[in-house]
Amino acid sequence: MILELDHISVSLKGRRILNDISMSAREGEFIGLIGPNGAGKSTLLRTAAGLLPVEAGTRRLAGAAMETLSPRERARALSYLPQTRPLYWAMPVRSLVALGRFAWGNPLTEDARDAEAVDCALAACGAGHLADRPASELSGGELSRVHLARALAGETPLLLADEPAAALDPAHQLSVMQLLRAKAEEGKAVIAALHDLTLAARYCTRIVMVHEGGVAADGAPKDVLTDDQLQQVFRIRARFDAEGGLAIHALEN
Ligand SMILES: Nc1ncnc2c1ncn2[C@@H]1O[C@H](COP(=O)(O)OP(=O)(O)OP(=O)(O)O)[C@@H](O)[C@H]1O
Repeated sequence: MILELDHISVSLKGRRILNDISMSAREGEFIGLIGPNGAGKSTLLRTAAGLLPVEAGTRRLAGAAMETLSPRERARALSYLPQTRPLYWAMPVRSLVALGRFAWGNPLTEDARDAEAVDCALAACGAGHLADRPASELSGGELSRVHLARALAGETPLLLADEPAAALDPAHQLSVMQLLRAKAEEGKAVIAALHDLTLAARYCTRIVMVHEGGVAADGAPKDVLTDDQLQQVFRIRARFDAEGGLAIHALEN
């Protein structure tokens, strides 16, 4: 098990945001974290990344208590793609992606292994042609793919991605979901916060539904994305078709 969260509670500014959440992720899983706006998905990902303190509960990463790991050890075990991705410096795309190698060596030099990881990540995200462009001049969708490449360049066993398909056109949404599924099949554990339930249904091996700071359901897409559960949590209707695709509709008044 690469990640184990056991009875985690987190408060921000004195308000309880995550309440007694338990979940785990193992290698080979592509977990879609779904839930309405404000449910706690980003807070859960930041907590799993070790970026927020917990009020109660325990976190284990690659078998070790999160608090016992150094920042470098944590960065070698997990990559985190945040929901908002500000650029603090104007830098070429390739240098930005190379930041994903920070935990593996001297950040000021790049060896052959680093170069290979950066090139592979750029190519996997369909961003190889952007390598020499200033990151500050990219479109929203291009930059989003470059940030995903940065996260992949770390070659960590766990990837935590907050809305990796947001801002992407339909073809790139599909290719990013295919890429994340392929990374899971190669042996990574991927946890991605997703709003597109049809993409989550199609590509994720498992769905964790977050609602009001707790886990409302956890299991195979077909077991979690039921009409009843989606009505209760999202106020929508949903149905799997014969080909396994999920169709969603507004609730009738
Ligand atoms: N830094 C913060 N300080 C105080 N409250 C916060 C902070 N960050 C998030 N919250 C609150 O925590 C709750 C959960 O937010 P979170 O961003 O985890 O939700 P989410 O499920 O990712 O939502 P969305 O789908 O809108 O991105 C919200 O009510 C939000 O207002």
